[in-house]
Amino acid sequence: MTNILETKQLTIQFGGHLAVNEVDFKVKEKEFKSIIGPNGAGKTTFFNLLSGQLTPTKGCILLKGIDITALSSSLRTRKGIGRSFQITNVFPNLTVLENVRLAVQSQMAIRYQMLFPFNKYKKVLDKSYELLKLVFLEEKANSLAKNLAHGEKRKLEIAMLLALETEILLLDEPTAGMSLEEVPAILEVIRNIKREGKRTVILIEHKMDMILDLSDSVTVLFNGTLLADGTPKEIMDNETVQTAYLGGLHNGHNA
Ligand SMILES: Nc1ncnc2c1ncn2[C@@H]1O[C@H](COP(=O)(O)OP(=O)(O)OP(=O)(O)O)[C@@H](O)[C@H]1O
Repeated sequence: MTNILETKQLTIQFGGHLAVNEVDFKVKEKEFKSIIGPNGAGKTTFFNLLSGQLTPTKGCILLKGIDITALSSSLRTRKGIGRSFQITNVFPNLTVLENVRLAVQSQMAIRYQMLFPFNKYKKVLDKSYELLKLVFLEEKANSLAKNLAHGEKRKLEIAMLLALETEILLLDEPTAGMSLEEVPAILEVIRNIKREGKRTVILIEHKMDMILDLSDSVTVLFNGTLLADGTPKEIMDNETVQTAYLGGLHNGHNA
């Protein structure tokens, strides 16, 4: 398997603070990779660098071996890196289906026309239902987005992200802000994406049980640096990780 995404010496400095410090990171095609680390370790900043929201002070990002460091975030999305917050809004007054349909349409670059060809419309609708099924929101297709529970909104956002059909998905704490009852549903959605086997997923999460359940490999960030990278078992057994991080994690989060 080749590396689909790689960073070399990736660094960003805010004032005197190195939020991401010379990170050499690799993820293989179709791999499920998680990034863990205590609060302030640099995980979200690292995602912002990958997706193009931030420009590095030093280092580079390679997508399939090609340097994309200078590309805008929208170009990176077109080249295959999808990140949830790039769908800035779930439209509250549209239904669940309409929200997904708009995302599918934008991906298919279909513009509304006076004579909208029926076969294309059907394709959009089929794809939208397929995505709703994948995130277990079929039964909510006709509900207004504003009436969804928080966990359901996150599922909708994931469906809209999936509509972009990017090869790589960057998921930044998809369970953030969820009630305990909502977590298993989102976990099942992510499992479903993994089961499909079509994408490379990079997940930031604090919930260790979720990390262990889903990941092929785990990268640990600590104070902006890459502390370790390996299989979930290797990471759990790694003494440096345990000392530097896992103790703190179990104290600080509902792992
Ligand atoms: N735009 C910015 N300007 C200045 N400092 C920043 C900026 N963005 C992030 N930082 C700092 O960089 C460090 C890394 O933050 P980041 O949000 O990436 O951590 P994190 O690992 O995602 O944490 P959490 O688990 O709490 O989300 C923190 O010390 C943060 O205060």
